Amino acid sequence: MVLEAIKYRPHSLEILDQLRLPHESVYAPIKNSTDAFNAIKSMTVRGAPAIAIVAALALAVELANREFESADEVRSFVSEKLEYLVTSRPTAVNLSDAARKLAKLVKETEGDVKTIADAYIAAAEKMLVDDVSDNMNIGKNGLEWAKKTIGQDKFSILTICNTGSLATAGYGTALGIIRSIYADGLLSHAYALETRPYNQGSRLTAYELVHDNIPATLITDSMASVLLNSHPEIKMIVVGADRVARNGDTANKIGTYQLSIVAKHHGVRFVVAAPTTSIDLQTMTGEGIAIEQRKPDELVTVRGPVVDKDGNVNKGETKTVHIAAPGIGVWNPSFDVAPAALIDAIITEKGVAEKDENGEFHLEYFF
Ligand SMILES: CSC[C@H]1O[C@H](OP(=O)(O)O)[C@H](O)[C@@H]1O
Repeated sequence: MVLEAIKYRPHSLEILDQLRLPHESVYAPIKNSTDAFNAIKSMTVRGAPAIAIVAALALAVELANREFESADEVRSFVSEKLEYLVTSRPTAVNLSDAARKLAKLVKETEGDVKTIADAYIAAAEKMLVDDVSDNMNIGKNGLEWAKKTIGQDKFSILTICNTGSLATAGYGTALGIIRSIYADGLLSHAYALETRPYNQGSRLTAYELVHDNIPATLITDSMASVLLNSHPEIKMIVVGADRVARNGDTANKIGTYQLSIVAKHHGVRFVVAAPTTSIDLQTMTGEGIAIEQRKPDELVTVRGPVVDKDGNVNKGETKTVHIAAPGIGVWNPSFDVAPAALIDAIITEKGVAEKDENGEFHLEYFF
């Protein structure tokens, strides 16, 4: 079982095709910005940090394999490609944040074509390394917060979507906290929501939990309430983030908002795990976050492997099954927003944000 979503070496980038997981581990080459745009748009690669890193490294590969006449030409090329890549998916801020920083770096770098291209490539490669160390720190900070807040006895955790190695450069954010709590011996059991309609939970998070031998159970999205009502040992819900607004409102996978309500009703801690690259201080509240609407057929069809009579997967062969009445209308928002009022803590690589006596987060302290 492979958990490396992104395979990069100088001049070459491959991504694990997440549309074919968990039954097939197939890597797809990413040779340029167009390949990256298409892979991100189709969710062949997904996850807020991962899409930013793939976009940045795809352009790095493109720069390394292309000739430019002048410094101005390479600057214009980078700026144009970054603007294009940012349009692939609108909600996660990591992509636009990385594009803004990389464009600024190239604009401010003096020198010839090679100097500018090398500066960009080094910065994109650093994103890959920094993301893993950020996730390890999120895990450590999440474990310390859990010990302080929930206590020293074993407890169970519920999570949604996929926020692990398949959504990042490695280890993960919310799933990274689950890994750290498990490694410390404090985790009794992990529960994963299947996370319709892309099924990040059943296809990706379950894959990672099985890979790590973490005791875990998959449930449908509709079971979350009754699970909390019948399993008092669940003390924490931890989720990822695509964009955290300045006031702490958090856009995350569709279903996160109702989890925050269910957590409040059952007195369960509701925690967001996010690198500071997912925090957007320019967006004041969740109302300012653009929510990506995905195609209807991603909700009314399910694509999976063809399996022979002995249960063997026919490699490379998939089948699409239609699971809804033809002609029915479809609403398919990819994210929703958990309000800051229902969030107990936002755990980042730089530390943990909790609300003050006025019930307000101060995320600006991380910058
Ligand atoms: C650490 S991944 C953050 C975030 O991204 C996922 O969305 P998608 O699978 O559509 O890219 C999900 O919302 C995760 O929580």
